[in-house]
Amino acid sequence: MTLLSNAAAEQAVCHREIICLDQLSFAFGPQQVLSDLSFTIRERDFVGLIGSNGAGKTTLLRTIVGLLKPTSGKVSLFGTAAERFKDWQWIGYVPQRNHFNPLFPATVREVVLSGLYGRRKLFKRISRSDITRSEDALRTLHIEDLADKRIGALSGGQQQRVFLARALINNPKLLILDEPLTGIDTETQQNFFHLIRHMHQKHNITFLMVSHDMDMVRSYLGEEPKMRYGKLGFYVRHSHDLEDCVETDLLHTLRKEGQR
Ligand SMILES: Nc1ncnc2c1ncn2[C@@H]1O[C@H](COP(=O)(O)OP(=O)(O)OP(=O)(O)O)[C@@H](O)[C@H]1O
Repeated sequence: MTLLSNAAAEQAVCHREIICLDQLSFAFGPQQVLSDLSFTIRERDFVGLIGSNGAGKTTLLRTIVGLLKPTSGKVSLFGTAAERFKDWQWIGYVPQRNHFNPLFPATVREVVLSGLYGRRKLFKRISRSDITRSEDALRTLHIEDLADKRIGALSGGQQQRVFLARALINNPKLLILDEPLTGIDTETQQNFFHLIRHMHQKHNITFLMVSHDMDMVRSYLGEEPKMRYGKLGFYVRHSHDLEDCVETDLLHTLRKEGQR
């Protein structure tokens, strides 16, 4: 009989792998952007990805969500090889600043609702509960009064909030955000940061976020990155100490409840 080590038991209980990169490489033609990158993001981690312009941050995120195919190496999502992964509704992805054509014919509410439909459910009918969820997401991002406006008529910062609401509508287990605060005013930045901290601590969402805001990153994720890779730095915070996880599920949950 094989006995699980403490570390293995910890992982079995609550820190399962959410994103696993195994010797990942990616090149745009002759330009090697990522080579042999291995890194694991576990349930409830908050990972801040830092790096200079052109360091490969967006390329890495796009490779993780399957928009780019690695030249070699593997990406696994929730323990499944990315090529076979189907539960995309578990992942909210907000790409780097989108600019809508001002004439794009969709309202804010429609854009937020479109986040509900995975790759297979594109033409599903909108139900009452879908509407309720979209209203919740709009309220969370304080854009309910913009719901009937055309998305193209909004300012850049307002559009960014719409994309965040769209990512939140499925109650994702993993949120991948590419510089979500770019172009957002300071007050909204602070509210947004407060919101994602709350989601991390109370709703056990795992985060991977690209940011250039070192003050925010250091204040929440610590002074030093857990790993450096070329010009990239991975800053990591766990929502609780790994040592806690040797406890049973129930004790673990109770302790977490007690911390609230
Ligand atoms: N579609 C593309 N075709 C060719 N090269 C690309 C493409 N997208 C990005 N690159 C190149 O890949 C490298 C990494 O780009 P990437 O956008 O991942 O950087 P980044 O770290 O996200 O930068 P930034 O902080 O400016 O957003 C850069 O040298 C860039 O020029």
